[in-house]
Amino acid sequence: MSRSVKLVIIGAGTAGLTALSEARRHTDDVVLINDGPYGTTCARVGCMPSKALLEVAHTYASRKFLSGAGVAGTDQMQVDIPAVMEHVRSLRDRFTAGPIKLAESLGKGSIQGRPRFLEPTILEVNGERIRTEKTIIATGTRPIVPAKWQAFGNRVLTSDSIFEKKTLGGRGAVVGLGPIGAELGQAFAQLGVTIYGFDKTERVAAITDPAVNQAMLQALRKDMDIVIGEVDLEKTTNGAIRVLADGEAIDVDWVLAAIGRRPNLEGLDLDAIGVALDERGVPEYDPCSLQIGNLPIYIAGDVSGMRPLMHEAVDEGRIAAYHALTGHKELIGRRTPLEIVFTEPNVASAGLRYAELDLQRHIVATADFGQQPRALMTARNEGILQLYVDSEEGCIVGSEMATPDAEHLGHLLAWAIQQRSTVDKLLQMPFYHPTVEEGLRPALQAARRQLGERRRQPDIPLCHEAADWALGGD
Ligand SMILES: Cc1cc2nc3c(=O)[nH]c(=O)nc-3n(C[C@H](O)[C@H](O)[C@H](O)COP(=O)(O)OP(=O)(O)OC[C@H]3O[C@@H](n4cnc5c(N)ncnc54)[C@H](O)[C@@H]3O)c2cc1C
Ligand SMILES: NC(=O)c1ccc[n+]([C@@H]2O[C@H](COP(=O)([O-])OP(=O)(O)OC[C@H]3O[C@@H](n4cnc5c(N)ncnc54)[C@H](O)[C@@H]3O)[C@@H](O)[C@H]2O)c1
Repeated sequence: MSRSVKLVIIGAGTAGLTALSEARRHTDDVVLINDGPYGTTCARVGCMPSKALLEVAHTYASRKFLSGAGVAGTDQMQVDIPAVMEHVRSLRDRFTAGPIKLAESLGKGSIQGRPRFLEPTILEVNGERIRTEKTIIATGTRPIVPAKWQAFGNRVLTSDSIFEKKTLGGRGAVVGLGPIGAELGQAFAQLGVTIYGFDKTERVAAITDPAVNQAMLQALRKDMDIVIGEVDLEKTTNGAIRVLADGEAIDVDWVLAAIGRRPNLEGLDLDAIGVALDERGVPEYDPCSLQIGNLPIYIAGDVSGMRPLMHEAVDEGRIAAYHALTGHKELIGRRTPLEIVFTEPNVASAGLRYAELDLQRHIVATADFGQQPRALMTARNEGILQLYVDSEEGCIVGSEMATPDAEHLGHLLAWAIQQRSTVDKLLQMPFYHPTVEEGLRPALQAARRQLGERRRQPDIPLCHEAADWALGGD
């Protein structure tokens, strides 16, 4: 069996499906090949079930605030973990329905199987040869589980398996406190499961700003014990798993391995396309066009390792399909980086991260949310926001924060950065009272002080005539 097509997309995840929708502007001659479950990582085992779980956990955790604010009866609330997991799965099924239906709607244009390259323009899948003008690799990533840990069977969980659990034993260890470990660890801890968090470094939730990291570590420690050290697992005589780190030994019923993800590239036979691979086994590609070398092959989404987030996978799917099918070489700009971790407080970064700053040129201004009025009203008054400003141009270049509603503050700042807003311009924007957004103002004002500016006009957008009149001009 064989066929010839214009475009093959490998992977029916977010990047693959958006590549498909972009490709359809140009052609219907596309084949989508997927190995593994349909529905996308984001909807099936990623963004969506994790946020559905966190929503329940955060809302349940707010009972402590209610009981301190005069609402009786909150101590009688009980968590039914099997029912919570069922709730998460039923929402998950709603979110996966669309992507599954889309892949099914392709008929013969959709193949389930793992393809391999025979040549840069010839793939083989399920014994069928497909000659293709262009290919997009959008195969995503999967959780890393060290070989030794696999001996513990299904008691070492990952984000791929945890949402399938009907229930969870009373004591769990979350190893790795990056975005996945911080979110899921806090969610289960807030739902009453005893969680021990482990990371080999003090850095949590992918934060690079040391002050923000300290604030977040302190917040996470309210929900779980955290041990910093390289982790080893051992069997105990009573069937528990012993987690060893930093001289501590803690026995648990299950472990969530959240120590990072690796690209799904095995079996594609990339050797056959003759391209250099990096240390993660990812082919070298042009970060603008996403083209691999000079080959008619493109790479998009998490597998590239460039920006492993859902909205970036969407953009990369579109960029890859656009370049593959138009042959245009013009550059497509990328959006301002924005990342949000949905812990409480939320963690967010927009634009440059602290680790990317040039501290000779960039200044750092802080807003502390410990006394922020709106945050105080909801007993969520913790965390800080660090604003990074270019000292020569006065524009905001980045921010990292662990604050209440950083989900929204992160968006505001990402939009301001992409618009190249200055500190002065942002201070002229309306701030409603009392809101969490007002918490940005102290950072902006501190930045202005550090810039050495003394503004003689009020922070309102004066129109020139009125300003001239007000200042005694003609
Ligand atoms: C727990 C968790 C929480 C997350 N939360 C967020 C969040 O809140 N916000 C956010 O922006 N991002 C989040 N992410 C990241 C987000 O899910 C990913 O960035 C996004 O799903 C990547 O899409 P993708 O298309 O690159 O990969 P995927 O959606 O993984 O698609 C890859 C597809 O390729 C298939 N495949 C794999 N190997 C092969 C092969 N050899 N041949 C053919 N097909 C293959 C797979 O079965 C899959 O269908 C989260 C991730 C996880 C795990
Ligand atoms: N809200 C979100 O946007 C969101 C949520 C979850 C995941 N994600 C995406 O998923 C990606 C993967 O997240 P992740 O948290 O799995 O990976 P990660 O690489 O960001 O974090 C892994 C953590 O595990 C630690 N670690 C590694 N090996 C260890 C060991 N042997 N012992 C102890 N600790 C160890 C690392 O120090 C690190 O803190 C992220 O980069 C992000 O793009 C995003």
